[in-house]
Amino acid sequence: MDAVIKMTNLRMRYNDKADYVLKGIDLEIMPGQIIGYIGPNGAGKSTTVKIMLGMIQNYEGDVEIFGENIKTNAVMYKQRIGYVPEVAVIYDSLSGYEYLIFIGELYKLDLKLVEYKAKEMFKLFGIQEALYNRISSYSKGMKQKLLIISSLIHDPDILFFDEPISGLDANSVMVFKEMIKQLSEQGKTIFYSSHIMEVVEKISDRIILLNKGVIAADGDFEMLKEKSKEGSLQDIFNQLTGFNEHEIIAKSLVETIRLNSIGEHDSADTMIQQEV
Ligand SMILES: Nc1ncnc2c1ncn2[C@@H]1O[C@H](COP(=O)(O)OP(=O)(O)OP(=O)(O)O)[C@@H](O)[C@H]1O
Repeated sequence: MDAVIKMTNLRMRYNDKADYVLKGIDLEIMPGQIIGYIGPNGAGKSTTVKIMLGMIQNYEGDVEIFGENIKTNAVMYKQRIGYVPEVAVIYDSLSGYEYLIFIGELYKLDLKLVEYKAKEMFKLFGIQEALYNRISSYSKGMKQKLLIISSLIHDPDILFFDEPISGLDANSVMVFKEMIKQLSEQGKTIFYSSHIMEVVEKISDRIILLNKGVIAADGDFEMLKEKSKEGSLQDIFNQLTGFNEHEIIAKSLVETIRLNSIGEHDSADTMIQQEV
């Protein structure tokens, strides 16, 4: 089977003087894989995804999607991908329905089919009453559901999800997880970036850990577990990124929050000195 995404020595820096934020990524992703793409803040996850989406062009190395270099085939492949960004710009003055029709027009879809899918998917996500309301009136979870629906309405072959379940209630999370499992069984490839390790551990059949612009681990959860001799994905994550200071950092944060004046830590000493 051919890789659906292939990166070869992918390197990226945001300007000529800056350090590389991606330092030579080599990856092959097969159709139907659910990739849990994880790593600390600033590791380079969004940069990689933005390159694959064609939002960043000045990278070094090669990226092939559906067997074609995205630099030479810059338009066609985008019809076959869907994206839920971490922070979305969404047109608040439109209704959910108008927004989905707008997306349908962008993708040149049959608008009758878009209308049907919009109604059905709103119903299945339990927000049918909001379809014709302005997006500005939606709750956070309702907006997130709209983003998920809009990323899927054109039945894409690759999905990029960045914290897709943020704001979803527990039942909707279950529906979402089951939906992506079934989509992957039908050959769809899912690239799932999240900091919620329990979810990544459960849904991914391959976990890629990026740290400081390089791949620090790549394998299924069982393999990562053997490699690191640790328990949960969170433990493995901490070990592979060399992080074991959460207690001491939290303690310092609490001390800082509770300060009433600068130098309060030394106040006892100061008082003793004043008395003498
Ligand atoms: N537009 C930009 N201009 C300059 N530097 C940037 C830009 N976007 C990202 N960076 C830098 O690139 C590095 C990687 O950022 P990126 O957003 O890819 O990380 P990430 O792994 O997605 O992090 P997070 O988990 O916080 O979303 C960071 O050091 C960041 O400061």
